Amino acid sequence: MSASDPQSLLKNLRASIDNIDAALVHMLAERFRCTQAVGELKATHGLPPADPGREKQQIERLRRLADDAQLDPDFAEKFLNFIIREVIRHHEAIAASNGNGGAGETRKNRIDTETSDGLDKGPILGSADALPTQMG
Ligand SMILES: C=C(O[C@@H]1C=C(C(=O)O)C=C[C@H]1O)C(=O)O
Repeated sequence: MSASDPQSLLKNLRASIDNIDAALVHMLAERFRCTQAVGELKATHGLPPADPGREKQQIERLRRLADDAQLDPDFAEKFLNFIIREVIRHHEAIAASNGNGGAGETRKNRIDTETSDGLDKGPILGSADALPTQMG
């Protein structure tokens, strides 16, 4: 069997795919380790689990990177949204386990929302309606 026969080529390509999949798992694990810490920070300071402004920037950036790398930007966006949804679910679970779901706790744990004109913008925590069913 030579290195250019179909079975050898397939075997070589699959070895690379396995390496890439392993790298993806390690990168995702590292990303979730960071987002877990962000979730704990947010829960401690009464910040909402999701940040749509930050997500918009990330999606715009990732779409540009995907385009440059000849990857479908729509796929890149869907992939990032899939991950972010899971992260927000974790953040909601952390907030709930910190007791940030109820109105009383919301007031106690939130960051200062009073504006310079003395008006209070009100609680900034996310809604407790969509509590997660599972923590990762
Ligand atoms: C990690 C954060 O929390 C959420 C998850 C994000 C992510 O997974 O990249 C981005 C924004 C937030 O909706 C954050 O605010 O940075």
